[in-house]
Amino acid sequence: MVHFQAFWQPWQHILVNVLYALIGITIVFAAQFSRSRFSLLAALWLLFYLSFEYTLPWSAWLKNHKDWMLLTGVGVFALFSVIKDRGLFSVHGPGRLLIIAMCGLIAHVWLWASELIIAQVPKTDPAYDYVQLLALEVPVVFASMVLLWQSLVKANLLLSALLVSFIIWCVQYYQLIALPWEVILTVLVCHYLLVVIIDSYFLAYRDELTALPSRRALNQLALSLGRKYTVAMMDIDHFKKFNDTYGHDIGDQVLKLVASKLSKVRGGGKVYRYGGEEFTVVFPGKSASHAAAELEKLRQAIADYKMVIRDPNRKTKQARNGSKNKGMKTVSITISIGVAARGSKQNFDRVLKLADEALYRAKKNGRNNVSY
Ligand SMILES: Nc1nc2c(ncn2[C@@H]2O[C@H](COP(=O)(O)OP(=O)(O)OP(=O)(O)O)[C@@H](O)[C@H]2O)c(=O)[nH]1
Repeated sequence: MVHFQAFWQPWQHILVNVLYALIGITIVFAAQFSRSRFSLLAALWLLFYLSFEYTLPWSAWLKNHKDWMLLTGVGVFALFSVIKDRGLFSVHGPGRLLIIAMCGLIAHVWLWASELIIAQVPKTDPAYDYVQLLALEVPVVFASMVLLWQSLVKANLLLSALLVSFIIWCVQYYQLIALPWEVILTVLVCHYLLVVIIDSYFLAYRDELTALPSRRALNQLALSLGRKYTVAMMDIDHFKKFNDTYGHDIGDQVLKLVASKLSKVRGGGKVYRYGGEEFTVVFPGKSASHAAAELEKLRQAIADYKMVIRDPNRKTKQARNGSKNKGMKTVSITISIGVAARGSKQNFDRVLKLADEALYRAKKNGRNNVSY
């Protein structure tokens, strides 16, 4: 550990400048991309670093209250894993600052109360060692469970960055590693920046509901297509009626289901959510007949699937609780598909339009079919 310290010493002054620059960039960048939690975390890390590097009015107090700092930190990480990102410069901004202040206050009250409880237990009592854990270990374990649970449920990069920050915060408190804060914070802030960049990329190029590539990604693909390709436009049949009957949430479930079935396309097809209940599949380098065979399999797979949903006509709560399948019903979903292969001198927009016209014919032909 001492070896690490000595190794980093000559680099420290350069790292400090890099760190300030990185924190500044992260604060602005994360705020710009509505990732306010990372703006706030970067700002908190800066405040923390400056408090120990310089003699600020509260520096001495902080040095004598490391337990309070640990608890406030774990509280902030745990709460940030639960709340959503909201605009920093909106009405939610002050709310986020209030949450941080609340963590500090709760940490203070917790430490005070646990001290009182611990004082009640005599040192000779066999429970004494366990009661000692109340002050720090119990809230730290609780916060780690919240973070782990959120990471498992939400499974996204932002949560992983929060989890890493939390682990480093605890590991440093218990002095399990002895790297200088400049090194740790540089790595952490780089991690935040990377997460915000990757997340923004997915936000721009992935459809949030279905997780399929979005229309913007389709436009990107169009730029790299060669002379030969086939495009299919597809649309869920009678989707408006479906939404009206079962509600928008079930409609969203249908969109996800159709997206997951479409994403299994073979034959080199690439699937995109075009918008609403429309999807596009592009087959680079493939003919219409090759694509049609794969599309027919998709159409059939979706038509054959029986989706179990809540029956909107279910009556009482008792009826719902009566049996497992009461209040449930199965429905079938169908899609119509229009296919067009690129002809000579046609650009992507033209081929897309032809596929859309073919889709219109598929609808006119009674839906649930593939038309050219
Ligand atoms: N649940 C949900 N509904 C959506 C979404 N995007 C679009 N819709 C709905 O999709 C429906 C599209 O309906 P229409 O374009 O009239 O077509 P349709 O009912 O599918 O009829 P046909 O295409 O003629 O078979 C509208 O009711 C939209 O509100 C979405 O993201 N989620």
